[in-house]
Amino acid sequence: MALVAARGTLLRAGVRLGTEAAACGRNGTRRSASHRVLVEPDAAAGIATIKFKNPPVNSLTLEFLTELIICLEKLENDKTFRGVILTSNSPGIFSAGLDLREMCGKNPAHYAEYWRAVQELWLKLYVSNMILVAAINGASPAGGCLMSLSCDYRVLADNPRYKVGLNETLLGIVAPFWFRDTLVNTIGHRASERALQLGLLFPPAEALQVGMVDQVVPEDQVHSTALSVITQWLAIPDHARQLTKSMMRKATTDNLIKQREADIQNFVSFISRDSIQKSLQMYIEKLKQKKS
Ligand SMILES: CCCCC/C=C\C/C=C\CCC/C=C/C(=O)SCCNC(=O)CCNC(=O)[C@H](O)C(C)(C)COP(=O)(O)OP(=O)(O)OC[C@H]1O[C@@H](n2cnc3c(N)ncnc32)[C@H](O)[C@@H]1OP(=O)(O)O
Repeated sequence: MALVAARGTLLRAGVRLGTEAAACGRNGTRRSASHRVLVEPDAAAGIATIKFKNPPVNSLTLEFLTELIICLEKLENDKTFRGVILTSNSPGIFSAGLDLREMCGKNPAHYAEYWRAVQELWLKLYVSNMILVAAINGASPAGGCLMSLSCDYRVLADNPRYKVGLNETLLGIVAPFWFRDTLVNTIGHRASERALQLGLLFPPAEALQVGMVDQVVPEDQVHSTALSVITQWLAIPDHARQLTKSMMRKATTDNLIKQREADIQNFVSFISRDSIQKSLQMYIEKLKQKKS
């Protein structure tokens, strides 16, 4: 159902599914997935690397989200792949999170479609049967951080500019309950309460200390470290690891699934408020001014 909706979005966006379908296949050679998602499959190892390529900052536009969702679904259904590394094709920025322009100046139907896609990506990531490792090679605020928190393991490049965290309150918006739950499941209740209220963005050493990431390594070792972590995890029998993951995470995803439509309505009415639209516009303006 969700995949059908996602395909509809892609077709409206003019993305050729023929190319998409070929992209996440099992060949061992380097191939490019789509416009915005590159997949480097290593069939022999059972691992694929997904590289975000949505310039300038890998923000989660509806099209990018849709391509990611379809790509993950294809890998999930292809039993060749048991592990996936998520990383950015543009070192310096892992992902700037949700695309601010998708949440600003649009109509309620658009907000609803957008939020459903955000939910879908999280659901796909959080209870994936595959081992997911985030190789965080750049800044990763808000939705970018959520993607990495949804993985099984996070490796962050040791660069003080690469901050991670759920900074929604700094934008005058509120992380929804399932962002909160993902964070609480990772770093605990007290640390989450502080991080969420203050919209904290953690530089690498602090991120490691609070548990937002599992390892901090020199920038040129992020991918190789992710690879060696995934190799260790691959040694565990899949059925036992998958059932354990499901036991740990399913209650969290079920909580969203049972109130998915209400969550969409909440988002639409929240984001449509004049005060919230103003806050977002001011934030976009601030990002622009930072340059000049
Ligand atoms: C009880 C009631 C509860 C109700 C709750 C109900 C529902 C919940 C409601 C809402 C929840 C929403 C959850 C939102 C999650 C998010 O992810 S919001 C996005 C947060 N992201 C950020 O804050 C990141 C902002 N960007 C940056 O900090 C920086 O851009 C950077 C990523 C660190 C990169 O810096 P730099 O390399 O210097 O690049 P620039 O800043 O110059 O940016 C280049 C251009 O990219 C544009 N841009 C940056 N981020 C975004 C973005 N997220 N979306 C869209 N566009 C972005 C930036 O404006 C520049 O554009 P121009 O070149 O000026 O055109």
